[in-house]
Amino acid sequence: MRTIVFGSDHAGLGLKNILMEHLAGRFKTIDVGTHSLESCDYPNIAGKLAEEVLNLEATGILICGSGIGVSITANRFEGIRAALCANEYMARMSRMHNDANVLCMGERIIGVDLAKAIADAFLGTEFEGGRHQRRVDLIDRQTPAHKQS
Ligand SMILES: O=C(CO)[C@H](O)[C@H](O)[C@H](O)COP(=O)(O)O
Repeated sequence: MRTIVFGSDHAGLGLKNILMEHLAGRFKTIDVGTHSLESCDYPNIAGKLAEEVLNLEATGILICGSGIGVSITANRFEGIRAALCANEYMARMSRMHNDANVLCMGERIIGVDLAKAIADAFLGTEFEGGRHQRRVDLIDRQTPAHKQS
């Protein structure tokens, strides 16, 4: 059974719990936190999720208030392609063209039914490969000019 790793800060906890329930049965689910509404720092959760996704070769779903903080953090990890999605089209494209392995959403941005539809679209769409594989490979080969010797 495919493994989905979930993570959220306090601002995404409610939606994370709803999505875990929505996907339970269809997927093996792992929750890296947070587990309470007490204020916490999203980089710690996003970092933990990124490590787990890479170790398990799994798919991740990250939720914070806007989805922005967790996506910025997760994308610092080589091998993570985190996509912040606010509609089903973005979710499908992030899989078909970008082979995204982490879906990010904002609980303060989208409603529950839309979030479920986005998660279903993301998890149900395959990477197209071909020219998109070349571009995904190029992502990993990027070196900022200030780091080139
Ligand atoms: O990173 C974010 C904003 O880009 C997330 O939405 C966080 O969840 C948000 O910043 C948390 O805000 P709070 O006022 O501490 O609840």
